[in-house]
Amino acid sequence: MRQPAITATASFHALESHAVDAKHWQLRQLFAADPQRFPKLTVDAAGLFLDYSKNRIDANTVGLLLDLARERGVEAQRDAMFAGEKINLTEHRAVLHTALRMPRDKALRVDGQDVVADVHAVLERMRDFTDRVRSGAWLGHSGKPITDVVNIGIGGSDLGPKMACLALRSYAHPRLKMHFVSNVDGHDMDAVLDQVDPATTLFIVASKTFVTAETMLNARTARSWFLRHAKADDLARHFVAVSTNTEEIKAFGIDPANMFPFWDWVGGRYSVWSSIGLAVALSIGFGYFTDFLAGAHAMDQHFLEAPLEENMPVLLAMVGFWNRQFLGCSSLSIAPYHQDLSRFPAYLQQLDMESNGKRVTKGGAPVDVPTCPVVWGECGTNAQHAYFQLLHQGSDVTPIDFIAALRPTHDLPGHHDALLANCFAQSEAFMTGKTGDEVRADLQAQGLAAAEIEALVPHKTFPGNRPSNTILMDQLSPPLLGALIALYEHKTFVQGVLWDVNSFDQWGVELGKVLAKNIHQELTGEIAPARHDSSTNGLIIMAKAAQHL
Ligand SMILES: O=P(O)(O)OC[C@H]1O[C@](O)(CO)[C@@H](O)[C@@H]1O
Repeated sequence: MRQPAITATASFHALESHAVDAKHWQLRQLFAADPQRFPKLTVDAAGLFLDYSKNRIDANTVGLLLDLARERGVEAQRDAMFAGEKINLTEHRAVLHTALRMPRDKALRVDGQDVVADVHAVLERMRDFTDRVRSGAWLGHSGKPITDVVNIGIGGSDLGPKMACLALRSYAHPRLKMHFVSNVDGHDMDAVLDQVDPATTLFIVASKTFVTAETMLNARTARSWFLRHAKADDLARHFVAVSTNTEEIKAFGIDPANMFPFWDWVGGRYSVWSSIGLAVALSIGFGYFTDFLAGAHAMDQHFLEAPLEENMPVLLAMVGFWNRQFLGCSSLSIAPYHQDLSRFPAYLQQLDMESNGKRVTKGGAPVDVPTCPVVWGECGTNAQHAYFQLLHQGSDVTPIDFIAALRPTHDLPGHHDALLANCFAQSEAFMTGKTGDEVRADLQAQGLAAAEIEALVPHKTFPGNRPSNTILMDQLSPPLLGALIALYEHKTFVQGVLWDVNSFDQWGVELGKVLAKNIHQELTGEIAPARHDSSTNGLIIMAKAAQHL
């Protein structure tokens, strides 16, 4: 159904009127005015806790935001996605990553096919394979068990498995070392090949399309390296493939028995739940992989069933929309206070920005408001000693999502309290800031002279009033990681509905791919250099000259 422009809706107008005053509200005053603010602006779901009280909103703002969600049809579009309707309009595809984590006893028919049965058939094959590798029953060509797994993939075929393997390293098999090669830069592959033994290494070639240039070049390099140490007949013990493209896998020479399929209704950035998660299942074992899926399913059920007022993905999305639209925040920083979530910001970059980094509606008209903010971040406390200065005192207001576990998965004394103290202190500091008078009082107490105090006050003042969310979980575990990822998937979906963009295509990455192919042929001399602009021509000439040095 064609949506009106968001700015033409009654609920958007109501929010605009509300924002005239609300965007100037001070968080300190909002907390002082309402002792119940924390219980009112927090929510639990699927083992996660979201505190969104440190945003420049009140219950009235939330009500108006939810009116907008309703007017944009979030509930109907959510139901359409879960039902397998072809909501990815530009590619005529259903969007069913949620089916990848549905229990076996459910059924969902798409084009007459029960996709849940298909999913569980592949999961069974993954169970069998991962059990054999982990137990040592699957042997390399010289009869030794596998010790190293190299996942070759890029984008969603890399970020999800890599992020999840790191996040769940406490659950990892002690014999299996996981490696990830994504970049077409040979230094990436070189660094990994330096560390592994061809007799005990398993390569997973992970690519939805099985034509992605970087992955195919890396896969060919890995195969050539392997064949320098072993025979062609040995490939079957060391190369497996994960893809929707059976023909290309066969053409590459991978044994059909070593293929783990998935389906075109799984987007690359939503694919860690599919056989693209094979590296995760190898690392943590199939039982924990099932728990990971179950955690995501619990968040799916919450998203489907909870009223919007208590719906965590909807609330996270609407607060993000408020900050983007009415506070003018053009970026969102992700701060996991958990070292094992070090790749989570990178994972969210693809999830959010490849999904909603769009400027036209599903109908092809320009979106008349700003869309997806830039998503970036780094683990706390490291981030505090790098760029938090700008977040505290820079000229832009950047909302932050703090993510932490209440209990660690290590037993080193003293660390976890220090970590959580920093996490909570930062969100407090971003909110309260420090006024000129407070700075003055501090400096007077230290006995500084009046002139020196006045010179220092502007530098030591913090504006505060900077919005943040805090997401807490008990321990970082397979089900809670699953729930956390699904939370952000659904948040992304809801914002895409508000902006009326297709969150499930990614045409923006195509142009660079085509131009790179042309320039590659010019660099390697296969075709004469084309007439580019003087900058591009100059760079090509420099690179060609360097190759002849
Ligand atoms: O899994 P594939 O088909 O190799 O694609 C890798 C990545 O490339 C993209 O298509 C972008 O180029 C992503 O959406 C995807 O996750």
